[in-house]
This record gives sequence, structure tokens and C-alpha cells, in this order.
Amino acid sequence: MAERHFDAVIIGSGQGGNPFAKATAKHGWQTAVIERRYTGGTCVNDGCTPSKTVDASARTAYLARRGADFGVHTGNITIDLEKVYERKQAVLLPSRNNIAKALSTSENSALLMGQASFAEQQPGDGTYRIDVTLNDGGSETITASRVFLNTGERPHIPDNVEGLTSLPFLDSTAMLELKEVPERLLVLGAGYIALEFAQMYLRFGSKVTVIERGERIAQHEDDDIAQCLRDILIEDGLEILTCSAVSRASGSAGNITLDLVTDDGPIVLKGTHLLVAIGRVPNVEPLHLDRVGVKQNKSGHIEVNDRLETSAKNIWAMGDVKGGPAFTHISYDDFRVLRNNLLQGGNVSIKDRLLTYCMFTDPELARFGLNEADAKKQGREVRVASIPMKWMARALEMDESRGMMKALVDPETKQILGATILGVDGGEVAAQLQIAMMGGLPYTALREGIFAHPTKSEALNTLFTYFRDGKD
Ligand SMILES: Cc1cc2nc3c(=O)[nH]c(=O)nc-3n(C[C@H](O)[C@H](O)[C@H](O)COP(=O)(O)OP(=O)(O)OC[C@H]3O[C@@H](n4cnc5c(N)ncnc54)[C@H](O)[C@@H]3O)c2cc1C
Ligand SMILES: NC(=O)c1ccc[n+]([C@@H]2O[C@H](COP(=O)([O-])OP(=O)(O)OC[C@H]3O[C@@H](n4cnc5c(N)ncnc54)[C@H](O)[C@@H]3O)[C@@H](O)[C@H]2O)c1
Repeated sequence: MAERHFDAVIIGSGQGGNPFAKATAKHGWQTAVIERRYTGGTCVNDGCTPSKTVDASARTAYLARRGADFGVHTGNITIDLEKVYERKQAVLLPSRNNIAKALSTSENSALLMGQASFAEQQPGDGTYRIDVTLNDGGSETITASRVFLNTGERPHIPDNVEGLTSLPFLDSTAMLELKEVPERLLVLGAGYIALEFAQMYLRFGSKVTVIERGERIAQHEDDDIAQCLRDILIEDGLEILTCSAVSRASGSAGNITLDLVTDDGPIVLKGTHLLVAIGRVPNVEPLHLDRVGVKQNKSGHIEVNDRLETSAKNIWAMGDVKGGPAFTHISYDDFRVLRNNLLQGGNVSIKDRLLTYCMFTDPELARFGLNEADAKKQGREVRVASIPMKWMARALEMDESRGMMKALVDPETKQILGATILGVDGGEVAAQLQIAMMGGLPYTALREGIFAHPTKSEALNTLFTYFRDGKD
């Protein structure tokens, strides 16, 4: 059979690739998406959607347990993880299926379910040959004028922890498939994945210990924010061990032992389950990037320039596989950059784009732009406004007043430079500040603005009344 030729081939049905495929097909390019597992990639199937759906169950359990504090009495709280799982599947499956339907039935669009590799023999005329090992058997070789790599990342499993790989440990994907609440969960790492899952399972009733080799949890955040989050999690019952490295893992399913080296000497920890959440590595190996001259950096991520071009002509990379901040909205923004440059005659880049994210602990930890640690590193003079969440009327009324708000402004221009909100609906409050920053509003406009009482936004009046330097 003659090799099918496409104007654009997107490898990986990720957060940038799917909308980009839709755009290229609409533009009239014959487009193929190759996906080896599930359409929608990590976010839809193993990441944001399922984890935040399961988290909604965990928060419901938390609020139900706190009912009596509000004068609402419920019975004994029990967790049906099978039902939690069903609910999660019911939320994610429509997304997965709708993406598959759109990719396979739209004009100029094809979906190939299988694993892609660059073929050993390349045409050498500026186009590329790609072998696809199809999931339902057989293979197909196609050619492409342009290739977009959107293959994402997978959990990093360390090879320097003796005994780990012979244990039945869990990663973030396996955590989302659990049908029974672990009695005693050990969590390796204290970043986004570790902390989100640790709190979720604490709320489902597990006893949970987080083991972090660094000096503190949430390492990307300012010290005061990380400390405040630590206090909240400890208050909830989480055990946190920092400066702790696992030297050996042993045992069997339901009976896991970790030998730790800590600043206070060796510790032995026992658990029924172990979650390994210590970062993620790029999905690149099956692609055979060497066959087409696509360069990788030291961590294995694909090297791109500010326009997402790789070292090979007519091959671009988008999303987590290119390294840097690994978030759905970043991959989606990569789509915007490629659409703008390749389909709309634009010339935009990923340089200096505003970084924003939200860690979905409860309370949420949301941040955009500069924090104090960044400002210090840059030697930049800033003013810092900060208040505890206890000063937000709405948070008090809801009895969800743990956390703090913090914003950095330029002393001369009064422009907002960044903010971190650790508090109830922190992601939404941070987004309001971010919009003010995007619109170039000085902080005084928020301090003097009239917001409905008692909304969470109203606390922005208060926030910009309390600068650390004591000045107005
Ligand atoms: C538990 C968890 C929670 C998360 N929560 C959030 C959150 O709340 N907010 C947020 O912004 N981000 C979150 N993230 C991160 C977010 O999921 C990723 O940043 C995002 O999905 C990256 O998308 P991507 O476009 O790079 O590719 P991905 O979504 O990772 O998709 C890549 C796809 O490529 C496929 N693939 C790989 N190699 C091949 C090949 N050779 N051939 C064919 N197909 C291939 C894979 O099967 C996969 O489907 C979370 C991640 C995890 C793990
Ligand atoms: N809400 C969100 O936006 C969200 C949620 C989940 C995941 N994500 C994305 O997924 C990425 C991966 O998340 P993650 O939590 O796996 O990684 P991470 O990089 O956020 O955190 C990893 C942590 O593990 C620690 N660590 C590394 N090796 C260790 C070891 N051997 N022993 C103990 N601790 C060790 C690191 O010091 C770090 O604190 C994130 O960077 C983020 O981009 C985002």
C-alpha cells in the first residue's frame, strides 16, 4: 500500500496537539494525530481532570467530617473508593471520547491509535517518514511535511534506590486507579503531585507520611508560603519528613519498608502503599529522534527555540516534552504560538510569557509572576504586601481562613509584578490579580476599588493596605 502523506503529523494527543490538529485541519492541511494510549493525553486521563475530580470527593469527606462545626450533623463518614473511581471515569471519558471523535471524523483529519517512531530510512527531501505500530495490530508507515512532537512526560522512577523497582509501588496514574483506601501511605517527594495526593488520601482516611529529600516542601515557593502550607498540612494530620533520602526499599504488596537517611540519623518507615512522585521525565525513547537530528538537552527534553522549532527543519515540539514549566495551560499556549506563527502569519514567541499555576491542595496555592525569592535573585527592588487569610471576612464566615496572601509591586510604577495566594479559592483570587496586572492596573486601583461585600475579591482592598515597609 502506498504511504499516506500528511501536511502535518502531530505525535501525542496532548493539550497543545489536539487544538493544533483541529486548527491545521481547518486550515486545509491534511492532518494526522498519532496517539499510543488515550486521546486527551495526561491532563484528561491521568492528570488534571481525574485528580481534581477525585479531590472533589476528598474535600467532600473533609467538609462532611467538619459538619458539626457548622451545626450540621451527619452520620459516620465512610469512603466508597469504587464510587469515587466511577465518578472520575464519568467525568473524564466524555472528554477522551469527544477528542477521539473530533480527530477521526473532521474534514482533513485522521487519528492513528498506535506508537510513533521516526523510520530508519528517511526520505531526505525535507519530509519525514514515520512508522506507527498500531494498537489493534499491524503497522502503517506515513510521511509528513511537518511534524509536531507533543508526547508529554511520565513519572520519574529513580534507579538509585535499592530494591525500589522490585516493589509494587504506585505512581500518580496508579493512584487514580485505586479502589481501596491505603491504610498507611508513604509518599516520596513533596511537590505538586505528592502534596495533592497526600492530602486527598489523608482525607479518605489513610495515615500519610511525605518524605522529601530537600529542605522543605513546595520548593518553588517563598519560605513563608511553604512554611504556612506545611503548618496547614501538619494540622490536617500529615506527617512530613524533610532532608530525608530513601536508601533502601523492601517488602511486598501491603507491607513496605523504607530505610531513610535523615539529618537526625537513620529512620525505618513502614507502610502498606508507596507513592513515588519525584518529578517526571520526557516520553522520547520510542521516537528515535537521532534518526532525524532532533537534539535533546541533558534531562532528555527536546531542545526548542523561542518559536518552538527543534534543531531539525520542519519539526516542532510543544508541551511538557520540551521541558520547562509542565502545565496544561503552557502546552495550550504552545498551540497558540504555533497557530499564530504557522497558520496566521504571525511572529510570536514563548519568551517572557507569564508563568501562572495553581497547586490544588486545600487551600489552593496559586501563583503568577514574580515572588520574593525571584526578586532577590534578580536584585530587583520590590514592595511586598501581605496579609493572613484570617483578615478576609468571607473566609472567616466559611471557616476556611487558613493561609496567606502576598503580592509584589514595583515601587515606582505601582504595577503588580506577581502574587501568591494560599487560601480558599486561591486560584480564582490570583487570577483576578493577574488580570489587573495584564491590564496594567496599578495596585492602588485595587486598593481603592469597590468590590461587593463580603466577596473574596474584597480582600484585595485590604491586601494593598498592608505593605511590609509600613508605607501607604
Ligand atoms: C497527577 C497529575 C496532575 C496534574 N494536575 C495538573 C493541574 O492541575 N494543572 C495543570 O496545569 N497541569 C497538571 N498536570 C500536568 C499536565 O497534565 C501536563 O502538563 C499536560 O498534560 C501536558 O500536556 P502535553 O501536551 O505536554 O502532553 P500530554 O498530555 O502528556 O500528552 C502526551 C501524549 O503523547 C502520547 N505519546 C507519547 N509518546 C508517544 C509516541 N511515541 N507515539 C504516540 N503517542 C505518544 C502519550 O500517550 C500522551 O497521551 C498534572 C499532571 C499529573 C501527572
Ligand atoms: N496543580 C498542578 O498544576 C499540577 C499538579 C500535579 C502535577 N503538575 C505538574 O507535574 C510536574 C511533576 O510533579 P511532581 O510532583 O512529580 O514533581 P515536582 O518537581 O513538583 O516535585 C518533586 C519533588 O520531589 C523531590 N525529590 C526528588 N527526588 C527525590 C527523592 N529521591 N526522594 C525524595 N524526594 C525527592 C524534589 O525535591 C521535589 O520537591 C510538576 O512539576 C507540575 O508541572 C502540576
